[in-house]
Amino acid sequence: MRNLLRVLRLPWRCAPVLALVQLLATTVAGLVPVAAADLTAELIDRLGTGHPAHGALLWPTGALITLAALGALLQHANRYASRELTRRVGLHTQQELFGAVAARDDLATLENPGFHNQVRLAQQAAASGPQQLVSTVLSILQSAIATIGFLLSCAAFAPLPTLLVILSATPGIVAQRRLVRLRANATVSSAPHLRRQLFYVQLLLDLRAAKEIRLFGIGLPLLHRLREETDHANRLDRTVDVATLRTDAALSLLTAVASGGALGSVVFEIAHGNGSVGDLAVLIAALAGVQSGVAGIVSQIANLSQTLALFGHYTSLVHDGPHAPRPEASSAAAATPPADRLAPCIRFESVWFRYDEHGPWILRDLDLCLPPGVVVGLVGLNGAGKSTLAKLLCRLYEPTRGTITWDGVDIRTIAMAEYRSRVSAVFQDFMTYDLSAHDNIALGAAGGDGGGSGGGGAADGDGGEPGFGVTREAVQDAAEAAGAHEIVTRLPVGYDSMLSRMFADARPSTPGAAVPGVLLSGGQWQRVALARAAVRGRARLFILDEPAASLDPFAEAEQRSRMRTLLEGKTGLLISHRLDAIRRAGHIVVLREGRVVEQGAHDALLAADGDYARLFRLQAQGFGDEVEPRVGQSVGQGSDKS
Ligand SMILES: Nc1ncnc2c1ncn2[C@@H]1O[C@H](COP(=O)(O)OP(=O)(O)OP(=O)(O)O)[C@@H](O)[C@H]1O
Repeated sequence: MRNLLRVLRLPWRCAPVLALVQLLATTVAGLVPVAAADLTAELIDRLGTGHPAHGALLWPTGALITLAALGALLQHANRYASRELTRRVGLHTQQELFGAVAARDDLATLENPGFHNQVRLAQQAAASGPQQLVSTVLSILQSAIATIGFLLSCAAFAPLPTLLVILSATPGIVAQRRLVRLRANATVSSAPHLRRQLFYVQLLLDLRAAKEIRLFGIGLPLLHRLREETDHANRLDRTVDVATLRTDAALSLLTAVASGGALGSVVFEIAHGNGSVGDLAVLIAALAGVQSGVAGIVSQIANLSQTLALFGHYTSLVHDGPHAPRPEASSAAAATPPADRLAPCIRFESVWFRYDEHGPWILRDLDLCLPPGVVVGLVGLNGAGKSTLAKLLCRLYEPTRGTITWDGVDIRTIAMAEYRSRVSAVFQDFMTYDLSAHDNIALGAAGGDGGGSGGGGAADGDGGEPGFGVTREAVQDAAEAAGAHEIVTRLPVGYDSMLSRMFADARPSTPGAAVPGVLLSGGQWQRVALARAAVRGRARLFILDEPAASLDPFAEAEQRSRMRTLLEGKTGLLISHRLDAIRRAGHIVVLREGRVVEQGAHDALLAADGDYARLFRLQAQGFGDEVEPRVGQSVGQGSDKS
């Protein structure tokens, strides 16, 4: 009932005038057939009197024509109001639904398949559900008005046949309830298959996947899997359709028998002089009206329960379910964020972490300090937990045990938006957005205060384009700091160039002409990603996860000096397998199976001859470098040799 009220409120909130038009049109449309039946009976009776005066026929005929015209007009008005309401309510629910999805701060929810199934069902419900529900409620109202009108017309003349017709609808109520349950279960069961289906469709269209799909000939197997998923969803749907067909056929048979009996008894009564021919006409119409009205109400109520059940997934996701966005758990304590110092001190204190409660521990009793103003280099073998540690620092997950502090304050107690505005990152799997070069960089400032690397203006000021709250100047500064400015200026329309082959964008400077998009190389994208991190004006902690993985040696050397400027005085975490880059970090931490096994300066670690020294030696040998640090070797010697 609460869901129903929520849904019915939606049209009133989104477009009250249209909602009123629809309500009025539906009410009048319910009355039109009743009035038309009465007028027809009146006309038949007047015609039956022999030679009626023209005047006596004029008004019922005129009224019938007016009613027909009114009925048609209302139908058109109703259709327009309904379509417009669908658009407006659809926009509202879309914003609410994806607002709720975007409001989830963590990644754990997004890694839950149940959450995705629910989003899929909620999307299905939000697309047309509210308007469908409103239409159903209005149809019930319309059928109820017409049925009551017809009931009044025939109950006095033929109470028993009327009762028979009403009773014949009772089995329908039970059968429809069963069908609703079946349909609701099938909808839930087919959600994972429909999601998979969408996944294969997107994969077949994906430009990044296109290379492997073509080279490895994956197209046909993918198509086969797409078919399997569709078949599976169709099978579930078909089962319900078959059950519906059987039930509806049986009910129709029952109804035909009941209305045949009712009609027979009415004809019998009138044949024995209990009523006029006009009465017969109105009774036949009224009985048919009651029968179809009651059947209509039963099936509409079934539709209502079905749509309502589906809409429950929407309200549960947006308002009150386990996946609904929760107010920040620590918002009460968030009143005292640490001072916004240029370089914070970050500490991991006995941090344990695993991705799910049955999974393996990824970080184990980890103690680690990122000192203020120091860039810490983090190394370790594949799967050691480096990126996981970075994700914890971004609060994409919470430690399972232990705490992470920012200048002594548990980061969980800092308001999320405030915290994240102070952190910037280039992830190992950074995003490439099918947007303009400007947008690709400006996005970095969207959730913070903007302002750029140089702390410029935050608004869409002069020279800036609308969106993402950062000026073109700040974007350019960040691009220069990341070594992306020259790349972008060489593009067809500079910062306005669309970095995509999937979308083209018409710029104001070239009205009407769509400028084809361009694709960047891996290394060029990496610099754009670094610029996106650099534009985050209030960031005090920089996390760089393999920021040079795609750069050529010249670009890497250039980036190193640029990053020194960018990170100056800030706290940083540099994750890399390129130990040549790591060795320059102020402090190096070695992670093995989620534990810190070594830390210190490059020279000291080489001298210690542990994991780091072995990794470094191995990498240096790859270049034919004869580095052989020995245990006990002095720090100075180690440094010189390597
Ligand atoms: N979202 C996730 N859900 C479940 N397990 C995950 C997830 N992300 C990473 N893991 C697991 O956590 C472990 C550590 O992964 P992580 O990416 O932190 O390693 P890494 O040290 O960064 O490795 P690499 O050097 O290969 O980038 C891996 O065993 C990985 O399978």
